[in-house]
Amino acid sequence: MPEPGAAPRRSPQGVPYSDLPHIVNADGLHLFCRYWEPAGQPRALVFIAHGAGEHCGPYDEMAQKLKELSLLVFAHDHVGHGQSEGDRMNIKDFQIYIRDSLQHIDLMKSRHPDLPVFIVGHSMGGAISILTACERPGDFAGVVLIAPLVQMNPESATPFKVFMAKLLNHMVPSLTMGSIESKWLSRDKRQVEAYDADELNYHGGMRVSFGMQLMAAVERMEREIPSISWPFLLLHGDADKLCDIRGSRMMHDNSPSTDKKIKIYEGGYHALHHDLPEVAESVLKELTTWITEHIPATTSQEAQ
Ligand SMILES: O=C1N[C@]2(CO1)C[C@H](C(=O)N1CCC(COc3ccc(F)cc3Cl)CC1)C2
Repeated sequence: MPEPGAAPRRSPQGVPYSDLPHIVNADGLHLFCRYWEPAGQPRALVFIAHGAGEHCGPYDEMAQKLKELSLLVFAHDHVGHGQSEGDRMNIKDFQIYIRDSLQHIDLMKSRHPDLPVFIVGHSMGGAISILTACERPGDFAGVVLIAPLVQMNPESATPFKVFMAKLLNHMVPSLTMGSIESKWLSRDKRQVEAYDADELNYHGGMRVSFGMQLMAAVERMEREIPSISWPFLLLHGDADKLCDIRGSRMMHDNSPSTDKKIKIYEGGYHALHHDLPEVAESVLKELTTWITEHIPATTSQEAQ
């Protein structure tokens, strides 16, 4: 409980967290949450992990579709993102994103102990999803990855740039590198404009220290992939300039999972769920179909 008479904790936008759905993470930071709860009995839980610099609001359309299928969808803005507390798009340890995701997942599992749990992750949220599932390999019925960050783009992360980033991280970790180029997010100009206009997105430069955390996450995934045995669906555009498709191909080819699928969208840009309408529609269809096909039959159904 807050100290009596203490000023209420407010979101970066100035809204008291007492007026917002939120959880408080292990470091005492307030994370803004969204929930999409079906009217009737939910069939499964779906956690959505957003990417770097964005927030969970743009996943509303996807979550509504899943809610219509009687799935209970939940998400939060990661530390330093959107309406959550924390230094904008910065983290001292990538593991914090995974720890907070597991905290939220465990909270929802305690409320619905008999439901299967899925994760849907995009880009950096894909890396969070992969490493979260790796920490609890038996806990998830499936993981859907939309253009996940698995490997760095070799054009943007040349050995020289990686060396310089590591050097600069020791000297000026708060130095900013380039920002995320929104033109590579989608071929749909309206989606790019919406991203650029969204004040809950972080439009500043990426700190060297944050880039180092992303690189550390990439190195962790490289070590984990040979032991991934849980079911997953990979969706990736082959014109993605932000997260190289080779990472998804490597994960699909090198994980021992016997239930894995990769779908490549020719010409697809990074944010496939916000790419051209026909692509976005296909992505929604693919992920909703895959999730519903991966909901275990309930004992009552098995009894029939
Ligand atoms: O719709 C969406 N998608 C979003 C935004 O809005 C894209 C963004 C997202 O998560 N990434 C795109 C950028 C990428 C940069 O990667 C690095 C940069 C420096 C470095 F040193 C090492 C790495 Cl790995 C990380 C993943 C989420």
